[in-house]
Order: sequence, then structure tokens, then C-alpha cells
Amino acid sequence: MTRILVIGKSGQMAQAFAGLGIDDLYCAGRDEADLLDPQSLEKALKYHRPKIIINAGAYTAVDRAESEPDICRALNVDGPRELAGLCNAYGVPLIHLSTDCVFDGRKPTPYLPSDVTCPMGVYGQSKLDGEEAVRSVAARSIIVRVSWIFSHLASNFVTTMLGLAGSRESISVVNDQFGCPTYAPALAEALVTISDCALTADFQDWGIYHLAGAGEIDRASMARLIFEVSARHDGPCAEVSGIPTRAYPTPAQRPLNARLDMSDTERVFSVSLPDWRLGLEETVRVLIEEFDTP
Ligand SMILES: NC(=O)C1=CN([C@@H]2O[C@H](COP(=O)(O)OP(=O)(O)OC[C@H]3O[C@@H](n4cnc5c(N)ncnc54)[C@H](OP(=O)(O)O)[C@@H]3O)[C@@H](O)[C@H]2O)C=CC1
Ligand SMILES: Cc1cn([C@H]2C[C@H](O)[C@@H](COP(=O)(O)OP(=O)(O)O[C@H]3O[C@@H](C)C(=O)[C@@H](O)[C@H]3O)O2)c(=O)[nH]c1=O
Ligand SMILES: [Mg+2]
Repeated sequence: MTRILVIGKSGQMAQAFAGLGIDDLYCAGRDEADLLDPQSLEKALKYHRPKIIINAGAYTAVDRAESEPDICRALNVDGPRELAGLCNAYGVPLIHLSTDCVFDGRKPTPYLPSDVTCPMGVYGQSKLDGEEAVRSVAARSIIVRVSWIFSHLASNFVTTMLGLAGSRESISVVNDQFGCPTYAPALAEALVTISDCALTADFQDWGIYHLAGAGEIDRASMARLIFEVSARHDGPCAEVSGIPTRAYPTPAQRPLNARLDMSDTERVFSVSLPDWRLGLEETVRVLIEEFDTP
């Protein structure tokens, strides 16, 4: 029996869910549940008859989205809308993941779920439109905005930094983008707790929530910490020189302030994530073991 059906199999969060080793949690890859093919979604829903669905499928290439808006919107807006419609029809609540990129980062303090959104790029706009599509279609949905996910499971800022250090002595990294890094396995565990809460008979608190690792940092300091941990494990290291975002132009702009206020999530679900640095230790240790294994 499938209690929790996760949309996604090979992605970072999907792998983190699979890694929890929960018997009645099933991760469906796009061969089985394709966000671009509503019929396959319905087939998966009918087959697994889940109590709840977590959508971990998405288009996540922030820069590439600027030149591929159609596929980005198909995956982040149209797919979630179809999924939400099916969840409604079959009476299944939906947990949908979103991002700090729905904000423009101008707020000086951490963002509340109720703060005004203003995405700065195609990815952020698509995630915001996806949130609205899900909320308007599914009577029982929880949008969880997360940020700066990392792990040993897929490409992310930590793997990028360690990879670059293999061939460079010094790396320039932006020091004016602040956020809350989030360890994928800890996030997956917390999302299962949120699912369990949502499945209790008297749960009514559907809506938008924020969830990210405890502790905030800028990207350059995060890179330095990555190399500090790596040095302790005899892994690759590089000097980090902090630069302003305007000196590192990218196709898509990221919010300078990506920090999320998680107090609603703590209050409603009694869930919070541990300090992200604990996850960094584990991530770097495993990655270096993998480098060293012939
Ligand atoms: N990574 C980050 O830093 C952040 C991510 N998020 C959000 O978290 C969620 C998970 O992100 P993450 O795990 O990092 O993303 P990944 O890019 O690692 O994984 C993307 C997932 O999307 C799935 N997918 C792609 N195309 C389709 C399709 N046609 N049908 C079904 N599934 C498809 C992939 O499926 P398959 O398994 O079949 O390959 C894969 O599992 C997303 O909603 C993202 O927006 C929010 C903030 C930060
Ligand atoms: C590789 C590199 C990046 N950077 C900057 C670019 C960018 O502003 C920042 C982070 O780069 P990345 O491309 O790794 O991270 P990015 O893919 O933008 O991460 C985002 O992904 C999406 C999916 C989200 O939803 C966000 O929460 C966020 O996690 O670091 C440097 O300054 N120097 C470098 O050498
Ligand atoms: Mg990226």
C-alpha cells in the first residue's frame, strides 16, 4: 500500500525521500507519473491510491529557464495544475514544493509566507504561478517554500564548489546573497511529518508555509565553510574571494535576501530543521568518500 506518493524519482528531493526508507512511501519517476502527461498522473493515482501526494517534480534550472520559458512553465505551472485537479477529484491532499525565488529579496528581514511576492526571473515566476494554480484548484493543498537545497544526492552549490576546487586555486563567489541552506534528507523527513499532520482528521491549516535549514549565511561564507569541512576530510579546497552580485552576471537574477521565516511552520506542524551545518558535514564526508572510491 502507498501512503505517500512522491512525484519524482531521480531528482534531489525525490532521492532524499527514497533514502528515508519508509515502506509505504513511493517515488514515481516520469516514466510512471509524467507532469507533462495528465493521463499518466491519473493512472499513477489510480494504481497507488495514495493517502497524500508530495510533488517533488519541477524544472529547477534557474538560469536556463530564461531561454526555455515554455518547458519551465509546462513543468512548474501546467503540470502542478493538472496534478491538483486530479488530487481534488480523487480526494487526495497535495503537498507542493516552491521556492524563495518567488520574492525579489528587497525585504531586510526573513520573508513570511504572507509577504508580497515579486519574482525576478522565469523560474521564480513559474513557481509563483504554480503555487497559485495549485491553491486555486486543490481544496486541500500545502505549499512549502524551501531554499538553497544541498546534499550528496545531486548537483547543487556544495557539489559545484567542490568540483570547481578540483581545478582552481581561487573561486569568486557572491557575498551579498543571503539565505538558509537546507539539507535535503532533513527536509524530506520534515515533509513526511507535515504529511502525517495533514492526514489527521481535524487538520484545517491548508496554505503556504516556509521551511529551510536553521542558520543563515551568504554564498561566499557558505563556500568557505564547505572548504573548511573539505580540508578536514582531505578533500578539494580553494580560496574564496567575495564579490558583489553585480560582478557575477547570470541570465537570471536571484534574490539578495532569500531568508525564510519559519515560525508558522513551527507553530502549526511543530516542525523545524536542524542547523544546516550538520548536513554540510555529512554531505562533504560522503562526497569525498565517493571521490576516493575508484
Ligand atoms: N534545489 C533547490 O535548491 C531548491 C528546490 N526547490 C524546489 O524543490 C523541488 C524539488 O527540487 P529538486 O529536487 O532540487 O529538483 P531536481 O531538479 O533535482 O529534480 C527535479 C525532479 O523533477 C522531475 N521531473 C522532471 N520532468 C518531469 C516530468 N515531466 N514529470 C515528472 N517529473 C519530472 C525529475 O523526475 P525524474 O525523477 O523522473 O527524473 C526530478 O525528480 C522543486 O519544486 C523545486 O522548485 C525550492 C527551493 C530550492
Ligand atoms: C558557481 C558559482 C556561483 N556563484 C553564485 C551564482 C548564484 O548567485 C549563487 C548560487 O548559484 P547556484 O546556481 O548554485 O544556485 P541556484 O541554482 O541559483 O540555487 C537556487 O536553485 C533554485 C532551484 C531555488 O529554488 C533556490 O532556492 C536556489 O537554491 O552563487 C558564484 O558567485 N560563483 C560561482 O563560482
Ligand atoms: Mg542550480
